[in-house]
Amino acid sequence: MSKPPTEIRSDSPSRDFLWGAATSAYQIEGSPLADGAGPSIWHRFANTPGRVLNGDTGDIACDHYRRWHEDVALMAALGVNAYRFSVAWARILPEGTGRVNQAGLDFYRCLVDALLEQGIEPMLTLYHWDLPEALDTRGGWASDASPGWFADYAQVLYRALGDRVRLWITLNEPWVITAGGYLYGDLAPGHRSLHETPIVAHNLLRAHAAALASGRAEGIERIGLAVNLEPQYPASPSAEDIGATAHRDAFINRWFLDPVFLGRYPAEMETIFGSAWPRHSPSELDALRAPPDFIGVNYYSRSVVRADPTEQPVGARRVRQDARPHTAMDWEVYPQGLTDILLWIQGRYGNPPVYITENGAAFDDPPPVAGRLHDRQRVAYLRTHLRAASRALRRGVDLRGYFAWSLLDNFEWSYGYAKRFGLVHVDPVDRQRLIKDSGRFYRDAIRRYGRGP
Ligand SMILES: OC[C@H]1NNC[C@@H](O)[C@@H]1O
Repeated sequence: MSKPPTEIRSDSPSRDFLWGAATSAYQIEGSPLADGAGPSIWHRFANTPGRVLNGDTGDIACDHYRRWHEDVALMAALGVNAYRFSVAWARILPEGTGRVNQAGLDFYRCLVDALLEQGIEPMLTLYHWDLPEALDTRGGWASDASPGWFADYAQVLYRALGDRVRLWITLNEPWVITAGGYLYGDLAPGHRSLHETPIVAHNLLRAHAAALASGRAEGIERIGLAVNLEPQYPASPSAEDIGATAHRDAFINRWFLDPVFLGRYPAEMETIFGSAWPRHSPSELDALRAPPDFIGVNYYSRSVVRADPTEQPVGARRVRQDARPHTAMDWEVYPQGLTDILLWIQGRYGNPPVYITENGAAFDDPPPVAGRLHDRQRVAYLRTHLRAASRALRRGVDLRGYFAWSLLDNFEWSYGYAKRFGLVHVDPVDRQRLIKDSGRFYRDAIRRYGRGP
């Protein structure tokens, strides 16, 4: 494999700020078992009747595994200077540990080299929800051995791609992995256990720390953690609503960031989980302190919170803001929440480097007409959220980049293909790509504000 070029295309935007698009393996690749890959928990979950809307699966998805050249060309046409993607663990280690599948490594190395050829900075997410099935049968993230499995997998990738990839992310959204997969059960592996949930969260934090240490040993310098953050606002100034808001803030926003930055869990967690909350020794808590080199912020919306004892385990619920616009996911469009959460990070964790690693919206797009797709709502969403990011930048937040979610319309987990987030439309039948108006808007924004929104 030829050494990738180091020079960056002269007309690419400033390297001071990354303008990217984001995807994940299971959501776009298809060909889940090609070239020696093993099955993941999402291959099993999506092929289990009743788990995904309309019986959709990632068996084909956007067919990116075969069309990746075309998608790199799309990124170049959009003018992005960065691309965030995830690696399917089971392509690299079909049994989750042990034997390495060289064809899997080759796929990602070719993708990375093609990105670099176009002056596009790769940002590699090691884990975006698709645990090898073989490890789930050994206990999955509930197993005490899971951090070691993850660190070994990470080391294989650090050694294979560490000379080409400069930006790494250990986990995507550990809260969603935990709550979706083990508490509410709407995501793979589909468990619903109050007792298993905090154990899984603790193992994910241990896994992040182990992968960070493994990366340091391999000389990897920029390793982040991507978290879904959702600012919480009390529905009223009552003590009940303010208390409920603090609990939901701990549950969603502080559960994972406090341990890695502060070496402790939020105090509210013991109240939320009660007897299901494990006892952690001081040394166990200190071992979680593994501050990432940057935080990846995945922002979509906020919550307005009211106390509700019937909503367990948090005792709080989101109050829909009917007077405001909502996306097709029924998430309120609230750009100020992005500014607020970025300033919150700045104040609570000492202004660490931040990338907005996901921001975008699903809308019921109109069909393409004469080669154009006028997704006006998504254009408006991007415009207002870029302005919100700019407000945070101007107040000193160390914001290093923005990645739109998502490059392509893709498999939206339990919603299947019913929810579309892409800057680029993917035809549900032949998977032809068509850049939407939002993709054109994003391209123009990059050209105009190359050094940052
Ligand atoms: O729901 C939109 C996105 N949210 N963050 C994780 C991604 O995999 C989702 O598609």
